Amino acid sequence: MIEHQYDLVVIGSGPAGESAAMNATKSGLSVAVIDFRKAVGGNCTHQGTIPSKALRHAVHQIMQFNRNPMFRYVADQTWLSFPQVLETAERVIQKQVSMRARFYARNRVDLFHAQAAFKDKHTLELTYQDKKVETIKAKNFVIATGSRPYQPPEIDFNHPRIFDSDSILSLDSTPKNIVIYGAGVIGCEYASIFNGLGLKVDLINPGERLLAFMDDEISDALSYHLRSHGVLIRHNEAFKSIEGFDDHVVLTLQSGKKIKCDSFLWANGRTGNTDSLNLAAIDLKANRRGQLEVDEHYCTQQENIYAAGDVIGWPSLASAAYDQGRSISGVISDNGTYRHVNDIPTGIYTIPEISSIGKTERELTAEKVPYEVGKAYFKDTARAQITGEEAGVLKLLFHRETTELLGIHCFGDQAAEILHIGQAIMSQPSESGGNSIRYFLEHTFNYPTMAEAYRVAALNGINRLF
Ligand SMILES: Cc1cc2nc3c(=O)[nH]c(=O)nc-3n(C[C@H](O)[C@H](O)[C@H](O)COP(=O)(O)OP(=O)(O)OC[C@H]3O[C@@H](n4cnc5c(N)ncnc54)[C@H](O)[C@@H]3O)c2cc1C
Ligand SMILES: NC(=O)c1ccc[n+]([C@@H]2O[C@H](COP(=O)([O-])OP(=O)(O)OC[C@H]3O[C@@H](n4cnc5c(N)ncnc54)[C@H](O)[C@@H]3O)[C@@H](O)[C@H]2O)c1
Repeated sequence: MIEHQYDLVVIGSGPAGESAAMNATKSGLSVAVIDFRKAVGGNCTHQGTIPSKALRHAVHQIMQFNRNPMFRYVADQTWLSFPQVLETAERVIQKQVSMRARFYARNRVDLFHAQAAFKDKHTLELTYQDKKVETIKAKNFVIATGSRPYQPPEIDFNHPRIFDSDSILSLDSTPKNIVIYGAGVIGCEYASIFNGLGLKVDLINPGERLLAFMDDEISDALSYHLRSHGVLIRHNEAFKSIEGFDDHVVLTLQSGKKIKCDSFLWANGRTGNTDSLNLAAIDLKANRRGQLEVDEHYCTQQENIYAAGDVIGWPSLASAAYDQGRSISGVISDNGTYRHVNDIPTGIYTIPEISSIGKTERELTAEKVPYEVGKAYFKDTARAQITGEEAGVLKLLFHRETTELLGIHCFGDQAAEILHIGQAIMSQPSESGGNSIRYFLEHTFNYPTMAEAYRVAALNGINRLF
C-alpha cells in the first residue's frame, strides 16, 4: 500500500474539478486530481458540452452552405452523415484533452486515473482498472464527479436503436428519423442538430412548453422555428413504454399514441455521480437524484469536504462549474477568490441559439415591477442582412423609472456571445447609474455589428417611455 498526503484531493477532472485544482495549486497547496477516465476533461469534454457543441457547429455550417445560393456556383447542396460530423467533434475533444493535460503537468498537479471511494474523512481508496488498490490522504476534498443521463429501469438502453445523450455519440449510421423524448436543453439542442442533418425529428415534451424557464417569447420563437423546419413537437405527453425491435423502435405514450422510429433518444433527466463514492463512510447522503447539498461556500455537512458542478444540481452548467470549483479553492486557501456563483447566464445552442440573463417578463409581472421592453429584430440590422442570419430578436427588459437593465433575452445566431455585452452593463452598480439602458445610446457602436442591436433595442424601449 502506497500512501500519499495532499492539502487537497479533487475527485473529477471536469470544469469544477479542474478549476478547483488549478486555483489551489496557484496558491501553493499540494494537489491531486482523481478521474477514472484515461483522459482529463470530464464528461464536459468527452460526452457533454464539447462534443455536442462541435457537432452543432458542423451541422450549422452544412446548413449555411446549403442555404446560401452563392455556393451553388461551387457545388450542389450536400449532406454529411452523422459519423462524418462526429469526426469534427473527435478532433476538438483531442485538442481539449491535450491542452488540459498540459495544465496539470505545468502546474505540478498529480493525476491518478482510478475510481475513488471514501474510506474516512481524510482517506480515499483508489481502484485502478487492473484492480490494483491504493489509498490517498488529504486535508480537504472536492467532490466534482459530475452527472450522467438518468436511465429509467424499464427502458432497455442496451438496445442498439435506443440512446441517451452519452451513447448517441457512438451512433455509427445516419437514421432517417429520430424520436427525442425530453424537451429540456439537451432534447432541444439535439432536435436542432438532427433536424439540421436532414432527419425527420419528433420532439416529445413531457412539459407544457419548450424550455419553460426561458422568457415566453423566446420559448415561442424556438418552437416556431423548429416547427417551421419540420420538427414535430408534442407537448404534455408522458411515455408509457419504449420497445426496441430489429429495425425500429415503438414509443407508446400514456395518451395512447404510438410513434414508430428508426432511433430513439432519451433526453430526460440526469443523475449525480455519487453512488460509487461510499458516502456512508463520511456520513453524507445524496438526494434521490444523486446530488449533494452544500452551503454558500460549497461545503457539505463535513467541514473538509466540498462539492461543485453537476453533483450539486442547479444550474448544472460547465460555465458555473468552473466558477464554483475556483471558489472552493478560494475558501480553502483563503486567497481572496471566493465568490458565490449566481446571476448565471443561459446559453442554449439550438439552431438558432438562445441566451438570457436576469428576469423574464413573467417574473417581473408577478413581482409588479414597472418595466418596459426594448426590442431589436435581427432582420432589421445590417450585419444580419449581410450574414444571412436574419432570424432572431434581442429583447431588453428595463425599469421604466430608473432605466436599469433587469433582463436580457436573445434568440438568434451568436446569441450566446451577444448576451455578454448586456451582461457587462447589467452587472454595474445601479446606484451610480452604471446599469442603465442609456449606455447603449451614449456610446458609439461599430457598424455593421450585431452589437448594434443593443442600440436599436434601447431606442425602441426608451421611445416607449412617457
Ligand atoms: C449533451 C450535453 C450538452 C451540454 N452543453 C453544455 C453547454 O453548452 N454549456 C454548458 O455550460 N454546459 C453544458 N452541459 C453541462 C456540462 O457538460 C456540465 O455542467 C459539466 O460537465 C459539469 O462539470 P463537472 O465538473 O461537474 O463534472 P463532469 O464534466 O461531469 O466530470 C466529472 C468527472 O468525474 C469523474 N468521476 C466521477 N465519479 C468518479 C469517481 N468515483 N472516481 C473518479 N472519477 C470520477 C468522471 O469520470 C468525469 O470525468 C452539457 C451537458 C450535456 C450532457
Ligand atoms: N447549452 C447548455 O447550457 C446545456 C446543454 C445541454 C445540457 N445542459 C445541462 O444539462 C442538464 C440536463 O438537461 P436536460 O435538458 O436533460 O434537463 P434535465 O435533466 O434537468 O431535466 C429534464 C426533466 O427530467 C427530470 N429529471 C431530472 N433528473 C431526473 C432524475 N434523476 N430522475 C427523474 N427525473 C429527472 C426533470 O425534472 C425534468 O422534468 C441541464 O441541467 C442543463 O443545464 C446545458
